[in-house]
Amino acid sequence: MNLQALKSDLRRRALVARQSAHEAAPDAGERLVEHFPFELVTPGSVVSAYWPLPGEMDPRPLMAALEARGACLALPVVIGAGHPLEFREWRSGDPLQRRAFGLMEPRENAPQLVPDILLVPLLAIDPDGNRLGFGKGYYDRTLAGLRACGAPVAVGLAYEAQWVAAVPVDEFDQPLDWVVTEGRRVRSSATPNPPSDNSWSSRPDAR
Ligand SMILES: Nc1nc2c(c(=O)[nH]1)N(C=O)[C@@H](CNc1ccc(C(=O)N[C@@H](CCC(=O)O)C(=O)O)cc1)CN2
Ligand SMILES: Nc1ncnc2c1ncn2[C@@H]1O[C@H](COP(=O)(O)OP(=O)(O)OP(=O)(O)O)[C@@H](O)[C@H]1O
Repeated sequence: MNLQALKSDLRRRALVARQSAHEAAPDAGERLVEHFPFELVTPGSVVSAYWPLPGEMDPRPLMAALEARGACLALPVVIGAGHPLEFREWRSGDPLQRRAFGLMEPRENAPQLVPDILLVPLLAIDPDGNRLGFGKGYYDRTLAGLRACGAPVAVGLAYEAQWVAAVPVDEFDQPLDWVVTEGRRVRSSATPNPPSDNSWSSRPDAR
């Protein structure tokens, strides 16, 4: 099987696993707040989130906690196939516009922001930080662009049920720096100041 076929096959299975995890624990997003590495955030940090599609880990409780700590929130805007995502400011209570596929985006005149930290939705994640997404490469393009001129922190949000042994990767795939689930946080060895054992590791949840 070629790489794209491997990815499509895993995508199908990962959607089913994510959907059952979501149905079993629709409020699991509230647990993310217990595990998120808030030490990454300072007042004024720009944090991009996402408005959840059905079955996705719900980042909204975490968004509220981040806003309360002085972070500026932004949500992704799809410009078009082959383009990186843009991010526009969104404050709690601001209106959203419904787009194709049920995507909810900030209004067009909301200021464009460049995220310091990205909360990234995903279908499957592996122990090396490799992420399987929707299959359009939007986050891969976006992270590649941001990483070319800075050091954004990419934090995947997922159910524990979304871990797989290995996500098939191509040359464009951008690994995540952290993954936060309803049960723990996991940090990638590729980020600065890696854990001493130099591997992905669960860390104590001291805040
Ligand atoms: N909540 C949430 N927001 C998000 C994402 C996400 O995964 N979750 N994205 C993560 O990337 C971006 C949007 N991703 C998209 C992914 C696919 C299609 C899309 O065109 N889907 C069609 C396929 C059409 C085709 O194949 O030609 C479809 O599903 O029918 C659009 C946007 C930004 N916002
Ligand atoms: N920076 C890039 N430049 C050109 N093509 C890219 C780039 N990033 C990704 N692609 C292409 O986009 C397509 C979709 O990528 P992939 O299957 O890895 O998506 P994904 O990571 O699962 O989805 P997403 O990032 O949208 O959530 C692939 O054909 C990939 O090669």
